[in-house]
Amino acid sequence: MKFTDKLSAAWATNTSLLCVGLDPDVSRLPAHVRDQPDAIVRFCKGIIDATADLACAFKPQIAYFAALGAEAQLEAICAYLRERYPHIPLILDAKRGDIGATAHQYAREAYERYGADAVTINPYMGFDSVEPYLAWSDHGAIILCRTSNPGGSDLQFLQVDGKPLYQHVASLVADKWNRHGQCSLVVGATFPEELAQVRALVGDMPLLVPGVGAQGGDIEATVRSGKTAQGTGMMINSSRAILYAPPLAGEDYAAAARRVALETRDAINLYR
Ligand SMILES: O=C(O)c1cc(=O)[nH]c(=O)n1[C@@H]1O[C@H](COP(=O)(O)O)[C@@H](O)[C@H]1O
Repeated sequence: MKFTDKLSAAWATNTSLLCVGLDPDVSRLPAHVRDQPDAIVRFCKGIIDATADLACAFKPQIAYFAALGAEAQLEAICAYLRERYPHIPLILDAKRGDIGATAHQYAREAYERYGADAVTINPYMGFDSVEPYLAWSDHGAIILCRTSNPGGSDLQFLQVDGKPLYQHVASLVADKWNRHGQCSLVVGATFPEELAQVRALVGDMPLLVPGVGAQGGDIEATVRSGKTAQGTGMMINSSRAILYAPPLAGEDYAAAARRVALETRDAINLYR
């Protein structure tokens, strides 16, 4: 199934625009999990099982695995997601960007090794660095546009021909690069005004919107700025606020994650 169709189905099935980010920082795992040999897999499976009916996508961040040489654990988690929750899109967050020949290998890594439905891509090197991903026409190419971090303004906000660079990226992707209808853009929840600008430029294109939760993005402003006329169009990501939600009395980490994911999903739905 095409990434965009799978995403549309997941928005509807789970009544959710929430993307649950899987950023497993071993130093923050509960002690009883951290001591296990397969700690990262256990922890992530616990989060996935607790939130799968609340999420429109899962997004593992590759750095948390690669830094530890734990790619086998990422493979196991991706296999688990594909087997148990095949209806929920799996986004590999890798923010790749390189010359075409190398990009082809990164695309194989994301779509074949990890079996991801979509991957995040840095557009800084231009179209030939993105084109290899588009050859997998059923898969999603999620391109950085207006990132959530403060330093995103250093380059993305530079005025080029009378408008900020991120708007050029949005138009370029929407008008030229999105040949097979598989492209999405990343726009941070920390910049709702720019999110509205991007939405106006790209029609109903899906947007990956990180920055609610730990980065403090405002949910109401995010949804009002980024939703489509159908009240969808976004994968609003939260990672740390869900993964490391402090358990209340009687809760384990997975129950705490579920509680925060439910609150976040429902808060998003209030403004759709
Ligand atoms: O591509 C991303 O996912 C991404 C883009 C961006 O502009 N900002 C951003 O925070 N992210 C990722 O989204 C996640 C945000 O995590 P939390 O701040 O813990 O919710 C991390 O995995 C980031 O790498």
